[in-house]
Amino acid sequence: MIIGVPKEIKNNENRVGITPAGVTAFRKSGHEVWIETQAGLGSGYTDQDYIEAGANIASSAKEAWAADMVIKVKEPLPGEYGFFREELILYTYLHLAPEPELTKALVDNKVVAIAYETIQLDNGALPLLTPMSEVAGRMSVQIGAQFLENSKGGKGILLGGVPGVAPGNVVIIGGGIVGTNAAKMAIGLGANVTILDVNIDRLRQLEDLFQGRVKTIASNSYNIAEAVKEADLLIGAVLIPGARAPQLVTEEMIKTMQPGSVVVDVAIDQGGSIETVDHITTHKDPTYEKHGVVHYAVANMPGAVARTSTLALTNVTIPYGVQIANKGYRQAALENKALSKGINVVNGAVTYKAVAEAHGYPYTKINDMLGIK
Ligand SMILES: NC(=O)C1=CN([C@@H]2O[C@H](COP(=O)(O)OP(=O)(O)OC[C@H]3O[C@@H](n4cnc5c(N)ncnc54)[C@H](O)[C@@H]3O)[C@@H](O)[C@H]2O)C=CC1
Ligand SMILES: CC(=O)C(=O)O
Repeated sequence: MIIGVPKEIKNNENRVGITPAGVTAFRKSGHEVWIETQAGLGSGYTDQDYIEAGANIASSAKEAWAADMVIKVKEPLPGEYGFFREELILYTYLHLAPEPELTKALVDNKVVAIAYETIQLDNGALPLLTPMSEVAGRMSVQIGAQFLENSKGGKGILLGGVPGVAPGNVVIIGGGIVGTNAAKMAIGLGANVTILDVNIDRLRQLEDLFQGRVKTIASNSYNIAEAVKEADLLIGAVLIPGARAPQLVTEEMIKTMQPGSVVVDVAIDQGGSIETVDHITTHKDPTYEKHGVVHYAVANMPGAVARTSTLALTNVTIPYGVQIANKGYRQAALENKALSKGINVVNGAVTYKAVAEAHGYPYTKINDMLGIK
């Protein structure tokens, strides 16, 4: 199979879909890899590094997109929709629930769209989302701490406090991978940490994990309102796999926060969980202010620490990618149930229920498309 890897074009997206080690893995199985020139530079890989691993350098995006399977990091932007065509395998983050136009372009062009974020193991884990959630969770506190500084529009709070001065309050809604990693960082800084989740078993695990260093609260609108009022840094970290994020924090709740407090809505890639987060921000222009509160809503946070993120991401994406290349997507999905859950669109049908529901498409079971009874 011919594998194509275009350069990412989202604002300050420095990650790349393959490393030289990934090229070696595909080459060992007899596949050809074409990577767009300079695609790896933001992650510290030169064209020469890829050539030495056995890749060919594509001189344009068009050349990279001409492959049988395109491996990317972020969802395609409108400028890339023109490369879609029937039977093209697109293997990347897609986040289709909040993206009606991208969904339509994939359906209309009969692309085989495999989303990293919905590949799911039987135990519910999302192995291709986890490493980026680890990165974004850790970053959310680092970023929040920075925007709490006066010069960045914040209220001038040091999250850890100092002897004689109380620490700041970090409130995290969603105690999954992002939430847990945010809590680790916030605890490390010495902040007061509160985590809310609807899954009480998860809260039990967190209480054990953090040995009393976090306050765990059941997530409901009353408890969220009470916690938000006290938050210096509020982190949105909820997920219902594949679906648009539930909006849990209302504008009225945000109005109760003190001026100069900070909101980091990590769940923005699934549409956001906070009512006042009404648009996606970029690494170039990451925040805006509403009701005196600093809002940060960058949908590709790990792109700012691209070396770490590219390595962490490709560690998990390449093994599935090699299965797809070796067997073809149908056979690979037949043999690997987790992978079959990643197929969101195939042959003009929407095969992920939450995406079909989000945009009013009929839902076709992936098993029907694969011919499994
Ligand atoms: N902005 C960015 O650059 C990035 C964003 N993300 C996003 O962060 C979000 C969280 O991802 P993960 O932590 O990996 O998901 P996860 O599935 O590990 O955790 C989500 C948690 O939300 C909880 N939850 C669901 N409904 C809730 C509610 N009503 N109230 C409170 N908690 C609720 C679940 O029980 C679960 O514990 C996802 O949207 C993911 O795509 C991940 C990486 C980068
Ligand atoms: C999860 C995701 O969309 C990202 O890492 O950018």
